[in-house]
Amino acid sequence: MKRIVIFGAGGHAKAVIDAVEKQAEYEIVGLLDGGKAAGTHVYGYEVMGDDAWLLHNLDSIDGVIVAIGDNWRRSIVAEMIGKAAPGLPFVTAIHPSAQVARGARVGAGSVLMAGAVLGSDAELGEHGVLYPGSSVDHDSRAGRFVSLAPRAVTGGGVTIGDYTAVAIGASIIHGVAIGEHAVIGAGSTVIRDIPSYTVAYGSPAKPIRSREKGERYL
Ligand SMILES: CC(=O)SCCNC(=O)CCNC(=O)[C@H](O)C(C)(C)COP(=O)(O)OP(=O)(O)OC[C@H]1O[C@@H](n2cnc3c(N)ncnc32)[C@H](O)[C@@H]1OP(=O)(O)O
Repeated sequence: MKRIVIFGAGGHAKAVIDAVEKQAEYEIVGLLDGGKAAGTHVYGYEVMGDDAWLLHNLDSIDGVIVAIGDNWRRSIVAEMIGKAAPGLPFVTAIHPSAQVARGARVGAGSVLMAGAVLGSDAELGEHGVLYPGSSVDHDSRAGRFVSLAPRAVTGGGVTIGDYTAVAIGASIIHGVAIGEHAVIGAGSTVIRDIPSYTVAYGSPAKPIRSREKGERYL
């Protein structure tokens, strides 16, 4: 079994651990998190250190997955790892109850949690997260570092730009395009295109305000 480390040791990491364990393709060697004391444990996995551990132990692992819920923060860590350890693969975690349809593509480093669906010929870019029960339907394109929170769903042919977060329970009708770095608020119904760098919510969802790259939304 391939040996991986999980970067992150918070609540999101616990959900990623669940998907990795049930997928049963990788052995989790341990966790890395600069914000937690080395030696503490999450579900029996030791927090071994931070990125310095990774650089000193590259020979002993086969892959890594970044388990940080915030899309922008996940991207910063993924890019740091990509530069420091260019050959180290980012692996995907796909819970056995998730569904990946014919022709669908899951980008490296992405996670599909319990009951998530990636529809026919749909695409989830690198380091995306489909939370439990979320769905990206046929022919849709979700970019890099995109997340769909629990029960967030799209119709077919939807486009979601890089770093955009679709919050819990939001619905996006078929054919809509959402830009980059946008946040679609909890419970929204999106029926028209939403520009990049915009927080939008409501039913129907309307742009409420602009947002900066990396602004917190969780
Ligand atoms: C496993 C997991 O936990 S995954 C993560 C799950 N959590 C989520 O997905 C939630 C993500 N967050 C959201 O969706 C939030 O609604 C955001 C980020 C879009 C908006 O948050 P903020 O900008 O902080 O809005 P704030 O809380 O200040 O509210 C401002 C106003 O907008 C309203 N509002 C905020 N969000 C929404 C929404 N989704 N729908 C309708 N109205 C909303 C508030 O009621 C408030 O109205 P008021 O001024 O009349 O009182």
